[in-house]
Amino acid sequence: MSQSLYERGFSVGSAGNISAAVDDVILMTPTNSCLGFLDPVKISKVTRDGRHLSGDQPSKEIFLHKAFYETRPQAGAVVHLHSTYATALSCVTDIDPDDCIPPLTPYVVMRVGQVKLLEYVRPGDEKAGDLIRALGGHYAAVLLANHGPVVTGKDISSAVYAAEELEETAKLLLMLRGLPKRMLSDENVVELKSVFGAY
Ligand SMILES: O=C(CO)COP(=O)(O)O
Ligand SMILES: [Zn+2]
Repeated sequence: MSQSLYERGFSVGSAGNISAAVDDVILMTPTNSCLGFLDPVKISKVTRDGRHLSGDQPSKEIFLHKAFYETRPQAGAVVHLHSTYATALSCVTDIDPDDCIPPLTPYVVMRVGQVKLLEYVRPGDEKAGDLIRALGGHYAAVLLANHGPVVTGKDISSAVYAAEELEETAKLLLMLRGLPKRMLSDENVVELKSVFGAY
């Protein structure tokens, strides 16, 4: 799946990272690796408290991933990208930090849920973990200001699908900027959550 993300331009160069929590360990893409060319023997294995067990050194965003697993027991995977439109939106100043990807279409509600904008911190800063923990597990996805999206899911495919949905919605929101538009109503969102479950 990471190769497909790379081939379709959702990540470039060595940007982005992916992890999966399996029993008591986290499997994670190594730091400075390209999502298009991962080598299974180099995948990093760390304990849930971040101790490196085997493989190459884990992504510098380990604090971010670890904090999501700590606060969202339902999360089995975390995907962080620098995908263009979500990253563009993360640089816009007049978005609602508590709901920065508003409910434009049913699928963004069903797959992603409400998205929080987190203040800018340097890539790899341990503080990103504190910011995620402060959310108390209430958000499945965040936008890192001036950086990009981080999305969780019950497994890798759910997290990847959600990251793709977030990216496409960010694209639509930017396309529609300045145009009068209709969002889904609170009732529409409640109905979607009751039929398809909350994220
Ligand atoms: O996207 C990145 C940092 O935010 C990439 O970092 P890593 O190469 O350490 O995973
Ligand atoms: Zn990044």
